[in-house]
Amino acid sequence: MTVAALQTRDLCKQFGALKVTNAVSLVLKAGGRHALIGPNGAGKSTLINLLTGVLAPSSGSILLEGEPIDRLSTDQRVARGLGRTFQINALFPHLTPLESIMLAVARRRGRLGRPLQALHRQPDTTDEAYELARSVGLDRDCLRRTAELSYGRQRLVEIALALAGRPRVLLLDEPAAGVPAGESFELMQAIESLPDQIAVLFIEHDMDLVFRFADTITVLVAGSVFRQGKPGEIATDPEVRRIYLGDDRD
Ligand SMILES: Nc1ncnc2c1ncn2[C@@H]1O[C@H](COP(=O)(O)OP(=O)(O)OP(=O)(O)O)[C@@H](O)[C@H]1O
Repeated sequence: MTVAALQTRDLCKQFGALKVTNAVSLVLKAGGRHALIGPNGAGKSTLINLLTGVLAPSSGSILLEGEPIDRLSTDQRVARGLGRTFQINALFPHLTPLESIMLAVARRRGRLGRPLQALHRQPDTTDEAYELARSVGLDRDCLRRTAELSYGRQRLVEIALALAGRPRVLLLDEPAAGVPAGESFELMQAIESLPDQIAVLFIEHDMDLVFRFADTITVLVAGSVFRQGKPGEIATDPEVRRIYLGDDRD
């Protein structure tokens, strides 16, 4: 049996008396494209924060490729292969995507602190950065200022930055939030076509994108896993439709 890329066992988080994550046991398969959905306040962001180490669980465990990571810091988890993007756009607007990605590559290699000009003279850094940009479809925007790019393409830069850490698991917190409909499809296509060696867990509110791009869906309700299954199973589950999607959805 193949080891899960990422797994939680009975993961719990309480803020005072409020149980925000309630015995969540979730399995992200190797190479999976797994969506985490649920109504506002269901605990999706909290779960991502527990996985990345921003929050400490009240109880339960988290395994990355079979190894417990609960006691590791956020940076240690990144070094073990757990990458993430954030809901908030935190890019350097004056740099080009290539330069930002070069900095991320340099950071992974322990070369952070060198001036950009020095990185430009390192073919291994520039080549890797260009290849990462190309892998998410940013090749033609590589040398423009990031501020000039559309919002959807800026989100692609964020994904490329996360990829620079060579993650085997990528956590995406609402990758398409705020991205116009015309661009969100392209964005999700780039995520879908990431190499199979990278498993992706993403939070997304847009159900069209979820059902188009996820191979597995976990429905979180009030901090607990309400259902987990393939898109077809989730779409036709009467309870999910009643509680989350609304009865009248096609
Ligand atoms: N630091 C905190 N202290 C107290 N309560 C918190 C804290 N962080 C989150 N919560 C509460 O936990 C619950 C889950 O919040 P969370 O942001 O994880 O939900 P979500 O599913 O991501 O929601 P949304 O879809 O609106 O982003 C909410 O009731 C929220 O108010």
